[in-house]
Amino acid sequence: MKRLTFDTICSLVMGFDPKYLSIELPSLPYADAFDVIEQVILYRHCVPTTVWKFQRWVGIGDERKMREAQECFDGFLEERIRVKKKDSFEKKEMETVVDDDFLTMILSGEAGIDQGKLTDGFLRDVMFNLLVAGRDTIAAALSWFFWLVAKNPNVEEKILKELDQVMGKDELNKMVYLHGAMCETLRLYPSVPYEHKQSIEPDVLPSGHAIDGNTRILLSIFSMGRMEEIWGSDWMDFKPERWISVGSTDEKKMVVSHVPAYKFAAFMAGPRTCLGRKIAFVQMKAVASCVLCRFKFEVVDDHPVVPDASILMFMKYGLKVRVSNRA
Ligand code: HEM
Repeated sequence: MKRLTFDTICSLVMGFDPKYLSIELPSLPYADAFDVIEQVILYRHCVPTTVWKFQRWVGIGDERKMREAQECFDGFLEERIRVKKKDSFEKKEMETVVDDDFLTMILSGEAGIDQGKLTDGFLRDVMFNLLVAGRDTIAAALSWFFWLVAKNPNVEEKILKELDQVMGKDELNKMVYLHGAMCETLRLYPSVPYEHKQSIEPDVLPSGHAIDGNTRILLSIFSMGRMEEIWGSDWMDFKPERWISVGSTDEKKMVVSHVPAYKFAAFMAGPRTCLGRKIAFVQMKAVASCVLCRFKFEVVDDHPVVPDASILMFMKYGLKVRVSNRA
């Protein structure tokens, strides 16, 4: 799954397909480096700041691995930026179609970012941020989705029925039940299971609690998705119907219900809400519909499926399935 989402996010962000999912499953040093960087970011959340900063200063332990991985990944990004700048310039000169990835949009001014800010370092950091935000979140959500669907044949049947009915024009928007199944997956297994925020000055929270400046607050999105007072007594059920209601103009038409972001916090809420939410649904629905139409998954008996303790909600032992062609 990580190979697939590495290819899709690189294509979306930089217009470059690393072909990490090609049939020979290549080993790419910059993709390995990306994994190392993410692991060390997690490590920095687990040890006191003074410890990892000291390790970074001396150049030992995980921080040494981080420096090497960062050099490798920065090199990859800098090369992609250089190639893209050259390509965009040549295409503009020849008045040919310019690509529609994020990097091209930023370089062409379409993204509305002040052109004076576009140093190579700025571009590299923006690219890195988008790659981190968009790769593992989708990979983790899809793994849980396929597991939940395999464990709930009644849901699988309804998704297949919907796919059969809506395949054709504007199909992703019409996949209301599949959308509900994705939301339900993220309610039970949010890719970002908890959020860490820190106040910069004394404040009063909406709950009425007064907090000092510099207070750290951990918000468990995972727990919020499983609270009876928020989701009702059937909170433990995988129930896409929870997200669907009848249309206001046409009673026969089912639509995705509006659920406030402060209730369903998988993408967070407020000014720093996820910027990739719509892209994430398009990608997840496209992958799920293509795969489910063609293949059936059976979870291998006795394979433990449990969440890993991490900043991202991965499966600790991965997902083992038996795959068969749908007749
Ligand atoms: C299932 C998929 C995804 C989930 C569950 C998810 C979740 C989140 C969450 C919880 C945050 C808030 C982080 C914080 O406040 O610290 C966030 C921020 C963000 N996400 Fe996503 N995300 C997903 C996919 C994506 C994709 C595909 C992209 C881009 C291609 C993306 C781009 C971003 C960006 C740029 C931010 C930072 C927004 C800001 O700080 O202003 N996300 N995401």
